[in-house]
Amino acid sequence: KNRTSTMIDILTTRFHDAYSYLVSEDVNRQNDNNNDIMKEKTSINRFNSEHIKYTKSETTLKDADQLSNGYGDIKDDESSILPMEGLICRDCSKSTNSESQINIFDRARKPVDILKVTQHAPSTNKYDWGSYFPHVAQNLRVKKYKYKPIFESVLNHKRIQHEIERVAKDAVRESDVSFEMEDIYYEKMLDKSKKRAHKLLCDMRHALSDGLLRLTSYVLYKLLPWFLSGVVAHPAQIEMLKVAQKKLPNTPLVFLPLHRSHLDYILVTFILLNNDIRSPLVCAGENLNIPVFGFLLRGLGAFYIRRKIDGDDGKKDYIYRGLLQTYMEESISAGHNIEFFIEGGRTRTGKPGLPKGGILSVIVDAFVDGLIDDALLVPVSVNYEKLVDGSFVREQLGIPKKKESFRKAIASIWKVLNAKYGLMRIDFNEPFSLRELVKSFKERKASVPRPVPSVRRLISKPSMTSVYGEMEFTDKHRALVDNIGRHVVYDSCTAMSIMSTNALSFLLLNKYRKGASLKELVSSLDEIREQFEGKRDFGFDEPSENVIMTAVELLGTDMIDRNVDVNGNIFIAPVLSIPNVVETFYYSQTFAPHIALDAAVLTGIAAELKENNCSSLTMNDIIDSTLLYCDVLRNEFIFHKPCQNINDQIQLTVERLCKLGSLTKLKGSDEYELNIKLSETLLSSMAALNITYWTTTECLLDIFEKGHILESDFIKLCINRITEKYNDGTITYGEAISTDSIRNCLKLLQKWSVVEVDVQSGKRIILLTSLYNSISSIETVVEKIERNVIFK
Ligand SMILES: O=P(O)(O)OC[C@H](O)CO
Repeated sequence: KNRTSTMIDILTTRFHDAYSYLVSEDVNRQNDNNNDIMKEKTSINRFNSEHIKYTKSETTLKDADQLSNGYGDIKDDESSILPMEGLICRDCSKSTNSESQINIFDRARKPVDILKVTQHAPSTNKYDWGSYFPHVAQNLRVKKYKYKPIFESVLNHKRIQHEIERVAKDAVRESDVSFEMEDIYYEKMLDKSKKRAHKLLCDMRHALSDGLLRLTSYVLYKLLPWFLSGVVAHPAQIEMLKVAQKKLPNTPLVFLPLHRSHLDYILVTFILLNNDIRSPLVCAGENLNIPVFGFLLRGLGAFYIRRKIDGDDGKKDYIYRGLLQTYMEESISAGHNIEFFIEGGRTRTGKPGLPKGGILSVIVDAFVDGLIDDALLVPVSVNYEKLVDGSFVREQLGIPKKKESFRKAIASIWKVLNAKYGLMRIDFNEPFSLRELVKSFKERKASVPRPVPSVRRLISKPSMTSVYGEMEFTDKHRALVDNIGRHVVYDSCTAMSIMSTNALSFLLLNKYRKGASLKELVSSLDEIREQFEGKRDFGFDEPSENVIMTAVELLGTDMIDRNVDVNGNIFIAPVLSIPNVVETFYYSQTFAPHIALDAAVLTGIAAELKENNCSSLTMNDIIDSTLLYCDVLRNEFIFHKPCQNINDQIQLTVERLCKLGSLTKLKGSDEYELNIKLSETLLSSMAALNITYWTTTECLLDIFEKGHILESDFIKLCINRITEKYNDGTITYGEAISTDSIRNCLKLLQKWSVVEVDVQSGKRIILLTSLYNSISSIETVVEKIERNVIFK
């Protein structure tokens, strides 16, 4: 079995090396000019096993041809198949139609750097001009699609006409014009509403152009290698999309990427275009509609939507709502694929945000109301070794985000072109049928009796408070939309590759805050790789020493201290000062969801043991304490799939933690003991969040004193308190400073009816509810949160 997988390794490496050599000499030439330490990292071997070296002369033309015509064609027996994340949930897609769309042998293939592959330009055919100009040939030969315009059909849609009339009638009703003047006034308002609808649609519409797509793709082939070592994708996943599309040719693909960077949508479109898959219309925030770039993005398929659907006065904007809903429906009916970011904006914390219901609800409604037959939802996982967009540290420190502008965009591009960002990894997960998912949720709802209080499940509503979230057009399928959204985010998160920088920052912040030798880090990373082997994918397959050194280079001296002693031993430590540690935390938090339930179980146990001053707990106690803790972090993590029972998941986690040695089941008893030494890293991974929540609840006393407070002032207050605690040594986790987690804690306090938010002229004011309008009642909330603070 081992020999087989080594053979696959060797063959894949050879094919890749051969192809990389033949196709991307120009890329290598560029890299040769950059005489710095990253040169080695941008070389063609960056993604492949560096411990298996082969010279270019060993490769054959046949190898290269195979790769160029289909990313290589590695076949072997089933025993060599690696488990693969990103497949659909079989519990939610039971029908025979949804048999795995991925060929079992395809799973044995390795991911490839798509910047070094030109599907339509076989580099070895000397009679084909394309082999001399692969990127030109590739761009001329990719499949041409017709992108049907939808402007007129949206504007003339009966829903829009109805909304225009409704707004005009409302205006007459609210006005004080005399009875005789009403008709004239109505006509005037109707005309005004029509013009407004036209203007809104002009601001929204895409201008997807095949020519611009090809031109941009050519530029990207040349430009991306300047700052990325590679864009890594799995060929089998792309095949899977093609198979899905072939099976259901008239069903739209709805791409749902996790959002980390502005590069996300550009790269999704780039990959789809170069693999002959119809480019999607991309739902983008109107903040990106800036001069020149806004126009270019429209040409690549962007259509712009507002960050806030209604005005500041809270009045429903019926025309805008109608336009957006119709725009989405008409796009799908016209055969367009769609892409939107289910979390709303880019994650600020590093871990995926909770799903927003807005756009997803339009698609679900369209299906349930029979406007579309089906849609294939494709969760997409995206990760970067180093974020190209800079960092979100300023925002985490409470400084409002600067608006996008032409000047800012040019400055960022210039900066990006002059630095190195390592690898980008993109995983297209198995498409699943919306029809089947809805059917399965409905069946489950019908077959499962309504939950009684003793059946513990974490039930939550989709976020309705921020970007895109407000756009809940209708409440009729709210639970369904929420379940689908949570499933998609959970799956994308599980399938997201762990990058070198995620692994290193996680280890440094949670195991080696005081630093460690390279040797220690290598052995810890080896351990993680062993534990996750076959369960999670890694964005690297080099020896751990290379991985760590790459991550050290990419994170840079702002985040990592590196020292070499007289004997040449390398010592690596995190920079723990604020704000540097806040940025390192971003990379570490990308790893956190992979261990979230493990860490939650251990924190729940540690909190319970501390509170009751005891040394062991029964399984029931563990379940109760974990549920209590998971409820606190309900806005931070999705701990389980909506189709899973949390109790079962906690029990499975306990079993796993026993195997790892973090827990011990006492002999002859049903009690479990915590091995604190072996649990330190996992407990530490929750420490910063616990401190943020604890300090935020402490600050409720300030609201009690003041009566009410602006949300923005409250966030500043919490950040100042955490900073004071850090400066006077009360806490050591400076990364607890996080605007996003303070906001999440406020949402929790709202859910617990501790605070309420009053919106006045667009300003959010926080007040204590009548239930918590005393010092003693606030203290009970503080205690409930403080019990989880195990490490400070
Ligand atoms: O992450 P944001 O909030 O800056 O915005 C993201 C883009 O608007 C999404 O298209």
